[in-house]
Amino acid sequence: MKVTVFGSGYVGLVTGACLAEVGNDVVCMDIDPGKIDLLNGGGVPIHEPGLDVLIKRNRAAGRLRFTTDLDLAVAHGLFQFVAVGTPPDEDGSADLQYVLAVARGIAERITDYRIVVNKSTVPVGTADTVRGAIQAVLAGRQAAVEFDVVSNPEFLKEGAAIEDFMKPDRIVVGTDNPRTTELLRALYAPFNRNHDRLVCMDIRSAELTKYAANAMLATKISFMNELANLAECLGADIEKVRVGIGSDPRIGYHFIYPGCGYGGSCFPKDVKALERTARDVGYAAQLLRAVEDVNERQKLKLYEKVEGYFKGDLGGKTFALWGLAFKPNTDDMREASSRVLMEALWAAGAGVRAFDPVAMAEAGRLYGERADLVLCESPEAALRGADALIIVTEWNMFRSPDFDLIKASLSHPVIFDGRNLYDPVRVKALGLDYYAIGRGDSLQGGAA
Ligand SMILES: NC(=O)C1=CN([C@@H]2O[C@H](COP(=O)(O)OP(=O)(O)OC[C@H]3O[C@@H](n4cnc5c(N)ncnc54)[C@H](O)[C@@H]3O)[C@@H](O)[C@H]2O)C=CC1
Ligand SMILES: O=C(O)[C@H]1O[C@H](OP(=O)(O)OP(=O)(O)OC[C@H]2O[C@@H](n3ccc(=O)[nH]c3=O)[C@H](O)[C@@H]2O)[C@H](O)[C@@H](O)[C@@H]1O
Repeated sequence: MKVTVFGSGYVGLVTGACLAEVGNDVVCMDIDPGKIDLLNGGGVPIHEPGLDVLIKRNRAAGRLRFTTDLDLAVAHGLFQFVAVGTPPDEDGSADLQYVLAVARGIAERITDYRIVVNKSTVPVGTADTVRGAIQAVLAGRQAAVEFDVVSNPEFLKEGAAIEDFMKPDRIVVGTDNPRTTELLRALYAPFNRNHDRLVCMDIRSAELTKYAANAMLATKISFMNELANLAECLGADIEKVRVGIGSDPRIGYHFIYPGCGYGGSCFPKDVKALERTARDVGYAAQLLRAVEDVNERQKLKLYEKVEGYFKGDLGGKTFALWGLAFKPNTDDMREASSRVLMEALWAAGAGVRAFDPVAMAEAGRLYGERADLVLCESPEAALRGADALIIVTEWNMFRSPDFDLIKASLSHPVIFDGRNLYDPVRVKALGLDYYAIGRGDSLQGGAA
């Protein structure tokens, strides 16, 4: 089948590459010529495991093309997937300018039936807005062209995006036209062989389903972080509590890891946008507000521990920082906890020696050259000349470090662990101070 995907970011590239992989003829369109040139030159603009191989194979087979040409994009696909960004506006609501620009671009060019499939995360009612925008342009053109607008939210996780797309838990399709359901069922058939994963519903429910999923996951994390903070006050260990509650299948082990806050381009943005949607319809979504507040506070947790340990005297200190990305297996630093931490350390006059296996270039792009940030070539190099070690992202390579080397490298033998990677008893037995999240540690003692 012929497919066009607008937006060659995390979702657009994965969608395009995976649909090409199962035999479709895919054109990916983006307005960023730099991105398209890179892709046409064999590069991949993001770090996503397995994506480079998929793109290479399908480009070589002629099933996957990249373009900035809107005419070509609209002429190509029966399915016109919209996978452009929906960043938060100043008031927290989702900014629909990119989605609507695509809709208008399609409307200005279509000559026969198209299905506009919205994969971007958009507020309830957006499909109606998109339909209205297309109709207005068609009316201006005095063109009577048939089209449908479908909601098909995406649930992939960065770092595991190919696997998530290829083996989805569910494929949510929101439509008001049974014909489009059948066409989408056919398109998704290769991902739907084991059992029927298509969950069909009306458009508004599909749009809300996406926010409900992200808000529920964010709620689980904030709940655990709240409990972790309470555990700290009470001298309990949240990791024991996590296992204790996760064993109840009604609760489950997934997404109950406490830490230094959730980041990424989606949870923070989507929780805010849903709360804003609620406010717009006169409903005060108290739980959503609390989820976000707890997370913002949690992102400062490591800083507070460091500040407490050094009794507020951070000026001139240097901190080794392991992990910059908002989670492992991605170079994405959007809303990353590392950013909140680094910016707080800098404001207090401290410097950072940072290492991340893949997000170094992104950190360089975000912060440029500055005296208080040294991007180091290895975790060990980051330790050199540092006062203490802070861990923000749970990359596998940080899970079993050389603790003797850490101890020997730091002027203060202390680890602040935002992801609870180590056994506190073992680390302390090796002569290191260890402060994690919700593990009964306290700030008594502090820097000598
Ligand atoms: N990143 C993720 O893991 C997930 C993201 N989503 C949602 O998917 C949407 C896209 O997210 P990402 O892929 O992360 O965004 P992104 O920022 O990585 O990529 C968006 C792309 O759209 C392009 N673009 C903007 N206007 C355009 C236009 N008029 N025509 C063609 N291309 C245009 C941009 O140049 C950019 O390359 C968002 O609504 C997001 O909430 C949903 C599930 C997962
Ligand atoms: O809409 C989206 O964009 C996507 O948002 C999340 O995916 P993603 O942001 O890529 O990453 P997650 O694995 O969900 O992690 C998000 C954040 O939560 C944190 N987290 C996750 C799990 C946990 O138990 N504890 C915790 O603090 C991670 O460290 C990370 O900062 C959802 O998991 C996807 O289903 C969804 O499609």
